[in-house]
Amino acid sequence: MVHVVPSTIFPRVYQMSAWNHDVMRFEGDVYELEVIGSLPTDLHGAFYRVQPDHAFPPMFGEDEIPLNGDGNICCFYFENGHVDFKNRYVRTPKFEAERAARRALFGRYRNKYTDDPRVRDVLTRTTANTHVIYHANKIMALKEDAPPFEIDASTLETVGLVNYNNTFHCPTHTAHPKADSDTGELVAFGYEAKGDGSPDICSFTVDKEGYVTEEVWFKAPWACMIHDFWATENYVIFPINGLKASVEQMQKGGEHFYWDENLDHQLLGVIPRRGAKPEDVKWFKTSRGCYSHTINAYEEDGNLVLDANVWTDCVFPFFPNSQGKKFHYDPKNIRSPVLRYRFDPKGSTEVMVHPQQVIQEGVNEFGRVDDRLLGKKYDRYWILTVDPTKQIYSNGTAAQAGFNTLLCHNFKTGKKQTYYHGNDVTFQEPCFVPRSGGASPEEGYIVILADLYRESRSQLLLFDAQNIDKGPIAQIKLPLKLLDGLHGSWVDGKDVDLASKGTTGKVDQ
Ligand SMILES: C=Cc1ccc(O)c(OC)c1
Ligand SMILES: [Fe+2]
Repeated sequence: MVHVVPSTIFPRVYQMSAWNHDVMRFEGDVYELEVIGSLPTDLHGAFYRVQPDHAFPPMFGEDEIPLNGDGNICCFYFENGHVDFKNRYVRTPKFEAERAARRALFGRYRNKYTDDPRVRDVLTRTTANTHVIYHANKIMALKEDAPPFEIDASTLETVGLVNYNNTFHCPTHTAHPKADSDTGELVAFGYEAKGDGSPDICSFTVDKEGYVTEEVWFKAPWACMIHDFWATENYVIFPINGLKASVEQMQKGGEHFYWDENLDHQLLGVIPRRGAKPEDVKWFKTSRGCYSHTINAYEEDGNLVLDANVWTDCVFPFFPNSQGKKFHYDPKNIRSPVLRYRFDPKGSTEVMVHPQQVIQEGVNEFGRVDDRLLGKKYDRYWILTVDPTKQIYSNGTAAQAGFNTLLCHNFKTGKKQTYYHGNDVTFQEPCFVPRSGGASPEEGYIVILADLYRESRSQLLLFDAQNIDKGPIAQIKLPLKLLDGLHGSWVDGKDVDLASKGTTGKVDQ
């Protein structure tokens, strides 16, 4: 008798963009990428980024959500005008167990109740799929449901879970920690910090040597997705939205989060960055919407200034609303203007905090700054925006145009620059690259991955950060397509060396 195994076929999972309709699952190296234009020879370092990329057909087929793909990291290493490329999956316990079984063993996004019983005892079920950062001699792959995974900077091999020299006590860790360029500290937090559905937040600081030095635990008014936050010199600020965690829903085999469409406000939780006690937290009310990513924050004249794009409805339509309905609104109607809040953290929480200013109308996401200015007054941010007047190559509607435009806003001059590459191109998150040799803040480059739909291939574009409207100064060709990822970081060459564990995969000189 012939023994038949089910064939490996991927379902058409709902994706935020058509670019991601097919999985890639690629691992490999490409040495000496082709470059159109010219690369500045003083550029020495690497651009790391991560994409969720399901390694196996998901257990729940078409009902799977894009946030649950396995973390697949790539690195573009720049030295002396050359670029080399590497791409590897993070070896999470989930990835290893599923590889061994040649099938999915873990169920829904952040829902352990849907896992195969044989993986009940794994250390973590995280996918490590959201961000890659550098801190204290380590490259770390992050997802907000677990501690970071350390990755070898040169080989992209997975080193193991990070515990900050045994000083880390929180089971979860944001994918968006904020580095303080003055102190070398990493300001971070974990939410659902006492288990799935718990409203507990652990706000903590890691010093420049990689030890947790500050830690305070407190409770939010409800448990929700706190995907990003702000940190200034003296404060940490948590955006609380209506994407609520529900253990009941999880236990029924459903999603981790639901969207509370009846909630008529959001909250900003403010707590001192140093020496805070749980009772120090203050909750300020803000208007209806859905917080996702922040851009930057600083203190000015005793006020907090908080910048972020804020969605007008649930940012992730694949999470059900309180009636269990998914895709509960018309995507054509959603916007995410860039807002600026300005308020006194010592002020009353009785009055609602309204945005002081709408900085940018429309649909905007993935705003980044020169990371050395995180928490400090800054002049420029770079963000993706949708130009709905541009039709897309595949005959799509304006609503499907995607992030076809890169925008840079200079607050000091009030000027905005934009760059549009063509009707078959969408962009991924921009990343600022400092120029070496004592250049001032915001002097440098922007790297941005372009999705070339017509060629089904990716291209890394490099801009002069202050003149993006002049177009890319170099275009680095990839012979393959990278899925729409989330976040990435530029890491200076000497830090790449510090975060490499030995074997070097770099170009021999
Ligand atoms: C806002 C993005 C976002 C939020 C939560 C996630 O688990 C995630 O995984 C890729 C991404
Ligand atoms: Fe994010």
